[in-house]
Amino acid sequence: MAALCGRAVVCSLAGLLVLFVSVLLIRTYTWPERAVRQWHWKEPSGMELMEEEKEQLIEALKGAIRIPTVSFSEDKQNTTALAEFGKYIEKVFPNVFSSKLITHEVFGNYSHLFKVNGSDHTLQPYMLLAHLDVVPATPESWEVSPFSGVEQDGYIYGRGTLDDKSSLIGILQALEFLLKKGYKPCRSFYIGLGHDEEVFGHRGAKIMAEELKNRKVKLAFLVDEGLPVIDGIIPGLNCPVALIGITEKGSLTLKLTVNGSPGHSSFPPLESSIGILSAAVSRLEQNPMPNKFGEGPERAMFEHVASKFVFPLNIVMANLWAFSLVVSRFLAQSSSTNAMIRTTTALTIFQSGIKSNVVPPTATATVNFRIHPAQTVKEVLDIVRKTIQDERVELSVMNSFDPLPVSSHDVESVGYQILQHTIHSVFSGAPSAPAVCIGNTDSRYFVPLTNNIYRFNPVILKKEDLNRIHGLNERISKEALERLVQFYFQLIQNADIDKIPIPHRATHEL
Ligand SMILES: CCCCCCCCCCCCCCCC(=O)N[C@@H](Cc1ccccc1)C(=O)O
Ligand SMILES: [Zn+2]
Ligand SMILES: [Zn+2]
Repeated sequence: MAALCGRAVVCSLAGLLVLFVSVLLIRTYTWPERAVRQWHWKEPSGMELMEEEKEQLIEALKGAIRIPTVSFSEDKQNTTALAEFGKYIEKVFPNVFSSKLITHEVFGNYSHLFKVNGSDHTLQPYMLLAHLDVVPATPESWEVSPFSGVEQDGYIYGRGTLDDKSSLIGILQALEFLLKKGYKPCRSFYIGLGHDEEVFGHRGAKIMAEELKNRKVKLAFLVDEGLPVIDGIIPGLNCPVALIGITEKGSLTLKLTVNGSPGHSSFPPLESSIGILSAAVSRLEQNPMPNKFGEGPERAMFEHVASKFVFPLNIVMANLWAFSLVVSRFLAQSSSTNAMIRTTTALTIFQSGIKSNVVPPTATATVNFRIHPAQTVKEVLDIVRKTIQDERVELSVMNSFDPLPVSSHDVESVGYQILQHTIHSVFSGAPSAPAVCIGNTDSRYFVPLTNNIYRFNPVILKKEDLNRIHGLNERISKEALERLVQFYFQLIQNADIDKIPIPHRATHEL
């Protein structure tokens, strides 16, 4: 009897296992390839750049890098360089500045807004954004001078080659080439070039967005800097994937202050302001914010490219209903994927003390949180208070904003489809996936103008290049720069598609 029962249990378990494995395999190998609505894409003209055009483009970027448009802080920018940059683009892109189709305005002294007037006023305009300021660079740590625009082994080096002068030059150069070829757009579009993105964008992009809002402008979509085409960054993903930022994390910057008792270091207080503050920031670092994998759009990113993972990760990614816990632990292992799944905690400034035998009265620290789409500023603040649990640590909010709205990214979404189609043709069929942009961009000021904001940097980025952004030896290959121009060249032409899709057979996106 007991043996019979045992056998029945074993059979049931085996049956369940077979069922479980079957579900996994069916989901993996019948994974719904996402249908892309087929539009009547016009064949964009002249994809290949001529040698002379390539040369012009490379020189244009080198010249831009040599103008040190550095933003140190909101009140400390290299305004001489910012002004020079305005004259520089006028000289290098004469057709853009003289075309009768284009109006040009300056905001906050150094930001530029262009409107390229299209022939079809029934089409809603769109916008391309980039910025001309850069973060500082410490020349002594670089292999080449960061503002020399040096070319080495097929790469152009310098601050801004990835963030964001390449895109700025790419957009203007694409438009310059198109105008020279006699191109006239159907759909109007704006180009916004902010001058203070690296220090919050309050005087550039924010003012431009407010002005466009006052003018009652509504945008079909907007494309700004953002996530790249990643190559080898997510372990197991075996081809380059273009990540389109459909939302952007929120941000909270806190200043922590401890006021202690100062005095002679020969009879120090039992607990110093430095000690109390160190313990507080250490608690924050040692207790990361909760893992939110699956509660925001990051889940869709992995599902989108499930079939591109190597075996057996393809099964895992196609079955997140069963494996999301394992995947979330795996993603927490590296800093770039960890940033996708939780609110991150970065200790960025720590200050105290003036002399070795003086116990300082005050210690301060700055902590920057980038907020996962499934959390809010308020929730993060509550967790911070609970984690520190020390009334002696005063908290003050230096700036904060909640995660940005999620832009549409379905088959009906004109902007997303235009972007996806352009990526597909310029990046040799690379799949794209909606994703969460982990950094912040000027595009957040344009939320009142459109529901369709996409953050995308048309450059292939490998793991070893990640730290060059805002880091040392920032560079772009000449080939990548040419592709970047082709991207904007095609994007502008593809955006001329009218609103009415021509539905016919669905195709495979991946
Ligand atoms: C799953 C794998 C993910 C791979 C991620 C690849 C990383 C790519 C980098 C993404 C950069 C996005 C663009 C960010 C632009 C930027 O630096 N913005 C700044 C804006 C800012 C300036 C001053 C104060 C606060 C904020 C920022 O976010 O710090
Ligand atoms: Zn940038
Ligand atoms: Zn930046």
